[in-house]
This record gives sequence, structure tokens and C-alpha cells, in this order.
Amino acid sequence: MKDYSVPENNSLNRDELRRRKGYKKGLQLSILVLGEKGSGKLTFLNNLCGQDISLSNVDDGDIAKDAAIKNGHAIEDTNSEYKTAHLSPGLKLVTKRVYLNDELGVPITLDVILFPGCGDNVDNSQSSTVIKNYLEQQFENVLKEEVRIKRNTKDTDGRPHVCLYFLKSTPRGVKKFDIELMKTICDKVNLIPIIPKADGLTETELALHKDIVHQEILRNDIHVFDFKNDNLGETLALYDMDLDSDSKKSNYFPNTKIKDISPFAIVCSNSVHTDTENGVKHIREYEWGSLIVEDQNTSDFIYLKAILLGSHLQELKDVTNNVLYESYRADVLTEKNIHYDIPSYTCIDEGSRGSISNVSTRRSTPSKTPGNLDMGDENTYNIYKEIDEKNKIIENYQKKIDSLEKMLTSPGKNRA
Ligand SMILES: Nc1nc2c(ncn2[C@@H]2O[C@H](COP(=O)(O)OP(=O)(O)OP(=O)(O)O)[C@@H](O)[C@H]2O)c(=O)[nH]1
Repeated sequence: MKDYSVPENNSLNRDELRRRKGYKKGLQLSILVLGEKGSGKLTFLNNLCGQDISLSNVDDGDIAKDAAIKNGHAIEDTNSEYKTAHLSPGLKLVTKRVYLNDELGVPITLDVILFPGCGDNVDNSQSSTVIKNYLEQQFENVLKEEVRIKRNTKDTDGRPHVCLYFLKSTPRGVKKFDIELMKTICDKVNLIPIIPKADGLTETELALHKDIVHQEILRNDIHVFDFKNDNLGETLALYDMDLDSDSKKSNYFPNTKIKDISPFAIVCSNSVHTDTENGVKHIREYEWGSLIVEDQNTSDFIYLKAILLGSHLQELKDVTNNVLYESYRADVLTEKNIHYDIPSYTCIDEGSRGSISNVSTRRSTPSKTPGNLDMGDENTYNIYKEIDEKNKIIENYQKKIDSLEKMLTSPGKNRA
């Protein structure tokens, strides 16, 4: 386990201090996992978490589930044997909170969200809408909470930060249903396509399937998470692992771009092997021998794990909040003809935080001009009312700040 204490005679920069503070508090990530029955979702999650997460014993207190069910966007999972989901029509929602530590010993709270039955019904036509509604409902919950005077965003934020979409290889390429669903949700969640059970494919078949998935994504204008120019070497280094320089031990070079290996092809297993030197590893056994799931040469599993729980965890959250949610928020407020700039404090970084007065003046101005708000709409009226109350509070604070500033800058007062 890493030591996060400040070393003697060594001053840490602000970013490093902030990072360490965050690490002490622990990290949180919400993962939505989609894919048809038997595609290996649960096995992957077990390998990712390093424990049997046993979804049959779901946590009833989960926010996402409650929120969706209350709003009629998903059918409650009354049958704890969720594995029989395909026998009954419709789509279920299962959520689970898992507590784990990453390789560096940092505590991570992982919220897992699954929709058993997705793509498994004879008629799957409603699934895309249900899942899209669920994602929008999570945004809506945050938006409603944001405009309250006393906010409790911690308990109402059920937004998944990433969707791992398991695309089983079929002789006909990617299924139409999967393309439709990915298209429907790609602007609501960071999408990362996965090719599971890569051990069932020869190298040539895998390359062909990756290429087919890639082409379908481009042709259908599906927006997948943008890894920009990040490379694999850095990803592993940040997670305290090295890309094996021995080309026999790694499929890629350290400067290989992550986007060039996507979609990730993974192999997972429920068999655990523990030894004193390498700790716990997952093994997939065959008649001819065995594979270690965590080996760099076996599949892309270890890169995906490093990306999710290490190098890109914060970026997945930032993009969810600052890009996907912001776009939803702008669309909703524009639709309702609300021209207010509802404060989004998370977007204010150190650089732009300098002037509180700028922020409050900008927000307070429109509170006196309701414009063409549809005040007949109760929801709009409530939002407007809460914004107005909030702006009044900000204005009062601004007045106090102004008078304090005057006191401080007045030479007569300073001398007194
Ligand atoms: N060969 C191979 N089998 C795998 C792999 N991953 C999972 N499996 C097997 O595939 C079967 C289904 O795996 P699950 O993880 O239960 O699949 P799931 O998508 O969660 O399925 P549902 O729970 O029914 O939705 C199990 O027998 C796993 O052992 C893999 O990488 N390779």
C-alpha cells in the first residue's frame, strides 16, 4: 500500500496535495454494464472488483433503483433470482454497491448498474427507451437538486459515469439492437464498447470483429468515450504498473494509443488462484493449459481495469458532469425557455474562482426579468421560484462582501 503522507523536507504542489486529500476520502464510480445474457458481464465485474459481487443479493437502498422505479422507468426486481429475467417479459434494473481498494490501497465505492433482460426478449423495442429514460431521470434528479437552497447532491446523484457495452461476436457482426441502443444512449453516458470472451476467437477473427465493431460505430455516428491521445504506457504507470517492455509479454508498445486498441477485447474467469508472490489472480483453464486474466498478454482486461479504477476514473466523472450533464441541462432549460444561468459550481476551477462578485452579479441580474417563462407549468414555476430565492441569498452575500471590501480598503478604517 502506498504512503500518502507528506515526505519530510519536500514541499508538495497544490495539485498533488489536492489529489492526496481526495485519495484519503476515497473515490466513487458508477458503472452501467449492458449486454445480452451470458455475455460475461458478471464474471467481468467479479474480476474487476476482485470479489464475488453476487447480484442476486441486491441492495434495496440503492438510489438509482429507487429513483427509476419511483418514476416508472423500470420494473422493480421482485425476483431475487435475476438470472431468470429472460423468462418474464420486460427489463429489470439491478444495482449494487461494492466497496473495494484499488492497487494503490485507495478505497473505491463502486456502484454497479445492470439491466437484466436487455436484448434478451423476443420484443426488445422498448428497451432503448427505458434505458434512455433511466439515464435522463438521473440527470433530472441532479438538476432538480441543484436549484434547491439546501442541496443534497450526494444522495441524489445516480448518474452512471461509464457504460461498458458487451458486444458478443456473431457471424453477422454487431446486432441491430445493440447499434440502436448504443446510438440512443451515447450522448447520455460515456460509452466504452467491449468484446467479451475473446478467448473464443482466433487472432484473425478477433482483429476482424474489432474492425467490424469499429466500422459500425463510425457508420452509425455512435459517440464512444474519447481517449484522445492517451497512451497505454501512461495508463499503467499512473496505476503503478508498467507495460511489459518484453514484446512477448505484452500485445502492445508503451506508446500505443488507447483509442487504437478499442474496442477492448477481454477474457475473464471465476476461478481464483492465489500465490504468495503474485497475490490473487483469475485463471481460465482449458484442456491445453491455462490463462491468467490479469496478464497483459492474455487480453485487454488489465488495461480496462487500470483505466476504470485508475487513470481515467476522474475524467469519466468530469465528462459526465461537465459535458453530458451540461448538455442535457442546457437542452432542458432551453426547452422550458429558462434563460437563467443556474450555478454549476463544479465547473468553477481555481482559475475562474477568483472573483465571487462576477459570479453573483452575473446570476443576480436575470432574477428580475422572468422573460417568457411558461409559469403555468408547475415544474418551471418551482424552478424559477427556487432560482429567484437563491439569487436573493447571493445578492445579500454580495452586499456583505462589498461592505467588507470597503472596510478593508478604506485607509481610515485600516488605521483605526
Ligand atoms: N470462455 C469464456 N467464458 C467466459 C468468459 N467470461 C465469462 N465466461 C463464462 O460465460 C458464462 C456467462 O457468464 P456471466 O458472467 O454469468 O454472464 P452474464 O452476462 O452476467 O450473464 P447473465 O447474468 O445471464 O446476464 C459463465 O459460464 C462464465 O464462466 C470468458 O472470457 N471466456
